[in-house]
Amino acid sequence: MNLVQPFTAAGAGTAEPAYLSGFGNQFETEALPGALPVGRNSPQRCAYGLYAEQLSGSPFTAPRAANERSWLYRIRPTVANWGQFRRAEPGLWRTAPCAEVEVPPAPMRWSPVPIPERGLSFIEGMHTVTTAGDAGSQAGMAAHLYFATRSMEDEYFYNADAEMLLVPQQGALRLATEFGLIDIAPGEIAVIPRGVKFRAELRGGSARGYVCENYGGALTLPERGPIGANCLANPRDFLTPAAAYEDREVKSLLTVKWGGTLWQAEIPASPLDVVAWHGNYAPYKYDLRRYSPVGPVLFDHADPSIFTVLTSPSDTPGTANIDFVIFPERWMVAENTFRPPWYHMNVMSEFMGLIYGVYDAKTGGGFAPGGFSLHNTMLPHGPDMSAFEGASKAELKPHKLEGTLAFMFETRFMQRVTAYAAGLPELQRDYGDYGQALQRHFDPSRREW
Ligand SMILES: O=C(O)Cc1cc(O)ccc1O
Ligand SMILES: [Fe+2]
Repeated sequence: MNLVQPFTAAGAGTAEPAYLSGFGNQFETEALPGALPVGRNSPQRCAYGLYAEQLSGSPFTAPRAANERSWLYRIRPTVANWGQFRRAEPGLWRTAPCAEVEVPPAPMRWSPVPIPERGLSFIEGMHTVTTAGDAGSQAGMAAHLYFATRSMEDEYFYNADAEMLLVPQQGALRLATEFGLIDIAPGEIAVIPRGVKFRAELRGGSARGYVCENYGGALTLPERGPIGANCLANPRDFLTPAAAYEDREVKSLLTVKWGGTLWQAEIPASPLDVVAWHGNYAPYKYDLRRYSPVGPVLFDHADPSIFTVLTSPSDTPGTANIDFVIFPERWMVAENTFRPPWYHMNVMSEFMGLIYGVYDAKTGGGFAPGGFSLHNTMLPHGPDMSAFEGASKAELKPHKLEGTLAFMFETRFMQRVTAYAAGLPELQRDYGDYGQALQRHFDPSRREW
């Protein structure tokens, strides 16, 4: 199906994205009629003089449900659009294992970090906050802030170490990828699989957000168990770009993140030269406001896993390499219930960010949109004093949490804080004390209070 005009030779911004709906489908899309071979992947001569190239996101032999690959029909195979790579300046991008600083066991929280003034592309503006696991063993993740103050021009990137989950918090981005165009803005996410080349452009002002680099199994939809076939993130709301290509014979810079190092080479042309593709390994976007939350309708506060959007499984069933969880707008209706999150300690480690609004466990200020927190493995945390006192005394009529969107990158691995994050002036050095503000209410002579 030809849904989109190819971008012109002028490149950026000349075409609007078009999308194919569904999660993990076997998609097929072509920007020129007949560019996709019919009934075979690798004809003797591809239409229009294109080259066929397979991009394998899983081992060839992965079970069917986890087997991911796409066939790309492109002007030049990647091997022809290649150069001599030299180590590039890593900036503040770090990869696990990365033991730069030791921090004591305490909850940590940061105020929003302002977008720097200087020119930073999406890649140059990657600032690592935590790393976990070991990228070389394909286990774990990193949590980053990104800042972008300029569009990438004749600059492209791919990540061999990780799949990238982008969570914009401020400013819109256009991701011009080998597979087609994706526009995202705050409230939406995008996932770029390992090995997919792209360029990030600003769509308006400067941009800020969060990135989860997933070193492990590809993000997928969680099982819904007794919930059944609907709700949570519905597959049809995931959007993958229709094929769109540019034919730009212009010297370009390709940055590759490979083995924890950034490498750069000059390449002869734009790598966004895929005229048609088919397969199930492709980037996608999702509007988090389409998430249909399911939760307690009578009493108690359920585990946050009910709000899982995407999960990266590990080899141990039920023990995620990463769960991407959101706390969206929803009605709170539970009777005789302390409605915000409970106090707890968790074997999984929790990195949280706030896209907009107020998070119901932290109503006392301090967790601001653009900010972030880390409640690491087996460290105690829970509602702050304001949230506890408010929710303990609130009249329990139906109440809507409105205009709010928080998220969590939760991983089985302990997260290590980078030197950058530990040294930020936005680190709230007294955050570890918030629990001490909780008042004592115990009175053995008063059962009801
Ligand atoms: O710590 C947090 O705020 C995240 C969280 C939310 C929730 O509703 C239950 C448990 C949990 O860890
Ligand atoms: Fe938690």
